[in-house]
Amino acid sequence: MSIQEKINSLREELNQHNYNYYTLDNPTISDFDFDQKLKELQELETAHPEFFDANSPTQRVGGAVTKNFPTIVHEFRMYSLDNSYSIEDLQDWEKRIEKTLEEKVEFVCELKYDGASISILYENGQMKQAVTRGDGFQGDEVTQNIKTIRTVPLKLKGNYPEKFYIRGEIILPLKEFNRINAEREKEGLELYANPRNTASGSLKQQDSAEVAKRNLDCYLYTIVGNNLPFESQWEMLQSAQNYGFKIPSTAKLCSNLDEVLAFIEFWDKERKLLPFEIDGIVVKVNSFAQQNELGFTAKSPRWSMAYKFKSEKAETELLSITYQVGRTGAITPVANLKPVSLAGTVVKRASLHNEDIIEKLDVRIGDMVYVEKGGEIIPKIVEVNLDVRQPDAQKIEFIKNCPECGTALIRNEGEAHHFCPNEDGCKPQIIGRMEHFVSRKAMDMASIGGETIVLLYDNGLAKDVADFYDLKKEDLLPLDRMAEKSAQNIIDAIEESKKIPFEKVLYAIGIRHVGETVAKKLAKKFHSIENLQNASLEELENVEDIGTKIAESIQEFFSKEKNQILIERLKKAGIQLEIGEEEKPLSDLLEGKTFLFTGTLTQFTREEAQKLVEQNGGKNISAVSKNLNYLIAGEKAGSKLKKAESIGTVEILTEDEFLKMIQN
Ligand SMILES: NC(=O)c1ccc[n+]([C@@H]2O[C@H](COP(=O)([O-])OP(=O)(O)OC[C@H]3O[C@@H](n4cnc5c(N)ncnc54)[C@H](O)[C@@H]3O)[C@@H](O)[C@H]2O)c1
Ligand SMILES: [Zn+2]
Repeated sequence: MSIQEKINSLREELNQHNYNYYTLDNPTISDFDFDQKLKELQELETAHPEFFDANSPTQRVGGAVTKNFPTIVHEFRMYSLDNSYSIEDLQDWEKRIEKTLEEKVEFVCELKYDGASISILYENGQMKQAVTRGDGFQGDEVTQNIKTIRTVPLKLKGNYPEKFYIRGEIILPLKEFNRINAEREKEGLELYANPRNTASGSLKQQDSAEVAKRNLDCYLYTIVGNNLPFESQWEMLQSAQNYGFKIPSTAKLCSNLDEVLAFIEFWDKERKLLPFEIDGIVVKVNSFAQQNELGFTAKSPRWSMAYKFKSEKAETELLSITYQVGRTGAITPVANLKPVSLAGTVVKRASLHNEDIIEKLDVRIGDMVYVEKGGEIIPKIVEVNLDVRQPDAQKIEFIKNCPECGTALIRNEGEAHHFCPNEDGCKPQIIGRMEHFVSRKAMDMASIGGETIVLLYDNGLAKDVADFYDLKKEDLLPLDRMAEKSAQNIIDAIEESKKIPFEKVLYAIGIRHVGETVAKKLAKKFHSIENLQNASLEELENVEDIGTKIAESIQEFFSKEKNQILIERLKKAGIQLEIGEEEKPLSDLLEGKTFLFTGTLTQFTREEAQKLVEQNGGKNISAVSKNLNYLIAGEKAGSKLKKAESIGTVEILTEDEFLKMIQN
């Protein structure tokens, strides 16, 4: 894999995890693993600035807005936090700060409450509006839901500022979490994974009466606004308390890093006694003057660092292994464990990922194993306790045939997973493809859930994605538990999906290795499914970020007759199989050229300018380097202009000169 492919594949993977975590509230890997991957990506991007992308998960807060609530743009952006799992990282961070500031620094340490971020607007002492963090720039307005939380004051006391936003974390106390799960167990419902995801999911409920039953709580930690009367984090916390906010008394003002470390050590033990979960400690530079000097990166403040606790481990017995078949036919072994309590939840299963991992762990049926959990629904086995291994413990023989359809499994060279090759006859694969097709980032048919798909399949109504478009309401009504209204919703969703733009359709049809980003790039380059179908391997590989593996996979997809038939049927159904008129490019005058805008622009906004570059075939990059062809310098251009001049190969243009390039 080339560096570029590696970067892209990490971006793609992390985007998917962000979606699972923030939108579905259903993470599939641990926070620790997520953070490791993010770090790996960050290092690759730093070493290869030419592959910079403003949409990379290293540059953006991972959340998203939903369609269920009004979208509100944050007046002040909501950032994420940099995190570290080691004291050394924290020490390095402190050194960097002291070097920049060249003066003594005080810190405020707070618990890192593990829940969902919220921003609450107060005007003239009245609670006005509550908005989730969303993607950091805009979030969901959930005011009614937040009003159900008793510790969020509706009216303030004391001498509060006229207008400000207070930010904090919505959490679900452990007691409530366990109570809710006990009730769900009684009703035979699936249990919630952890308090964080449950808190976040609760906020997204439409019915605030339901939210009220959850007994959420809220801990607040910062105030933002214009002309605020505090000079430090510590002073702000004290004032917020005086206005009537619930500010935990656990925060501590530390005069040096040693005191910070002592605080961390104390809470690493003590946290197990807290009535709610925390996942670390947040360390903040106390002085606002110093905070201002340090500023922000693309994603987080430089003046704060989250120290995250390593996840907890528990020991239990491995009872058996089951094998699951995914949408692509990939087989995942899952360990069934003797139930054990871990970090507030009961663990019964753990993912074993693939055969190599099983071999590496040398795990056997009947072994005592250590499981670890860090925010994921399926914890993982990290080690076997060899001291207590029974002499008769059986080695695990990876299955040779698909557990669902019996077909012999294959394993391609260089790949970790076994696959069931029976694409068209293996039920979980067929269902999985349909589930992918209707998912939010694909054709977005929210009214068709997994259960409906199984129902349609079992009744012979849909066995591939094109079959959706032949469905009639009369077909649906006789189905089990299908009310008139649900049937209509399904038909409406199918009809609506015909408006979904080409790039999403391309993602939805599920070509192997074609994720969201790749689909976008393909749509932009080839404009229609026909062009894509006819593209040569070379043309495909010429597209930015597309390597041989992806190119071959695309060709393989279109070479299959059944896929050609599928595409024809989708075309007949009226699906968007080409880009819209307004997206079509204006020219290729800037093909192969890179651009960067700096200073104050007067003829257009930065976004308009960047759009013009793209519409004419050029590319925007964000940093001045040897890879930059043109720097368009507006008024008061500063350091970027200087750097471009010093490189010598960058052509420097005025706005007018740039416009001339594309006027023809
Ligand atoms: N497992 C996965 O698939 C997956 C996917 C995406 C993200 N994640 C996890 O989420 C984290 C990144 O998410 P994030 O951007 O929400 O960052 P974060 O949760 O690491 O930190 C930022 C957030 O911490 C919260 N916070 C709690 N107490 C605070 C305090 N006292 N002061 C300030 N903020 C406080 C705020 O809501 C803030 O937005 C990663 O560390 C990662 O482990 C996991
Ligand atoms: Zn199979």
